[in-house]
Amino acid sequence: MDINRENYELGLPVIQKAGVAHKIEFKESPAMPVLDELLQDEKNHGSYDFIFVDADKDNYLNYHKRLIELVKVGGLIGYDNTLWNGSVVAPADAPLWKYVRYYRDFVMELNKALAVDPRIEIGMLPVGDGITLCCRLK
Ligand SMILES: C[S@@+](CC[C@H](N)C(=O)[O-])C[C@H]1O[C@@H](n2cnc3c(N)ncnc32)[C@H](O)[C@@H]1O
Repeated sequence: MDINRENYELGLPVIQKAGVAHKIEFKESPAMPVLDELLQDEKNHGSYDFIFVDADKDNYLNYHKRLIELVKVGGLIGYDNTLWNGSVVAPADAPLWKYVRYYRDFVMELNKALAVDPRIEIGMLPVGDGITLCCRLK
């Protein structure tokens, strides 16, 4: 799901070449209403093996509240950009691009919430901009 088709259409030729286009149901929409709709159907609960989030950082915690219900026990949720340009460990007064500074607090809040969430075990991959993998325990 994405609010615009641009990235999906960029990847589509590769998806088609790999012969897996039939496995993809793209939804052009803000993520939140789609997640809420999925949650309304009990059969979607605990049904996803892997969920990857790379979208609006100020909503990651809102997504987490919903995704934890949708991923299966033993399944994974991946959150991208959890190092957020390294800003999560930068001093409070470090010079940062405006958008990095704006989202930093949201990413730090997410990181803290994931670290103490008893429903998941987490691992941080320090590749790219940081990916936190959360394995649902219960
Ligand atoms: C950094 S891009 C990543 C795209 C894709 N994961 C990729 O690697 O090609 C972030 C994406 O989040 C999408 N996005 C931003 N806010 C969103 C929202 N509220 N709901 C769904 N998608 C959103 C943007 O349109 C953009 O395509």
